[in-house]
Amino acid sequence: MTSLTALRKQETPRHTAMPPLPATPRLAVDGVTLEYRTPRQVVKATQRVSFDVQEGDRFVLLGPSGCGKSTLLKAVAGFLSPAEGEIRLDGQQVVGPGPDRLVVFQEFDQLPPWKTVKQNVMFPLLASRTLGRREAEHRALVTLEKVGLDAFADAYPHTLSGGMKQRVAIARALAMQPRILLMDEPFAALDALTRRKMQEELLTLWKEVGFTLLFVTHSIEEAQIVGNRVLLLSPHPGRVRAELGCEADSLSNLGSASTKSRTQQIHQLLFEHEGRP
Ligand SMILES: Nc1ncnc2c1ncn2[C@@H]1O[C@H](COP(=O)(O)OP(=O)(O)OP(=O)(O)O)[C@@H](O)[C@H]1O
Repeated sequence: MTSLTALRKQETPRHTAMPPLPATPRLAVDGVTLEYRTPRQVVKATQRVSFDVQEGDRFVLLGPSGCGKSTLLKAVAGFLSPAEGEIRLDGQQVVGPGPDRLVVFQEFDQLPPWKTVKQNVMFPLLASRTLGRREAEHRALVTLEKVGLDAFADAYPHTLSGGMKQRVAIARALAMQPRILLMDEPFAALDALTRRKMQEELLTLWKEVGFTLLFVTHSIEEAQIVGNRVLLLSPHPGRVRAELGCEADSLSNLGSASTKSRTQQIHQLLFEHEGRP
């Protein structure tokens, strides 16, 4: 029989105990294989990919072109059903698109220029019949205040800076009160300086507002800057190579030895199986 003393010895000391993870993650991707079926062939985009995203995570999918990152995001958004495995949001199986998962696309040029900032934020609320006009207007103004753009509610997108447009695009998604925000290479087409500014903006907004983010990129540096957790995927078809914590690799730490060594580690994990030097 196990003695009380022996049991006590097995207990984790209080001061080193980790906070328990919530029983149900915000997003669970469980053994997911994704395929495209064309009349001539079946293209396997991912193979048995599993990961969990907790509330408040900035979770990044990182991998080479064609490894299935965008396809995974589409599946989480509900536009594609797994050939194998399951995707769950707060424990509920994802079976189609929904306002609880919104995708923010590249460059934020999705803002119709003929609508004011407020009208842009109201649009999905009205189009999805989530709210009536008065409530939608109220929700839009509250959300714009949260992202620091209430003074620009009646401005048109072309009068805003790139960073402000990003805030509007995110505000538009946040106004729908999504359970997770999905971003697919949002900064890929931008020049290096603008891209850095946008990454800063995104992190500032995350700190100010707090949301759960699933972010796709093929830039190692961007993954380290944006993510607190990074999932590395193998080349086509995407399989999980590793998951890393990158909370310490903030913008202010970019040149540090620890960040450089993690970059090196990611590089090796991504490419070590390709016979590269
Ligand atoms: N509509 C489609 N029909 C058939 N195959 C597709 C389709 N869309 C993507 N694929 C294939 O699925 C695989 C994964 O594509 P996906 O776009 O998800 O990769 P990715 O990692 O996001 O790449 P990138 O970083 O270049 O955007 C690729 O081999 C691609 O050719």
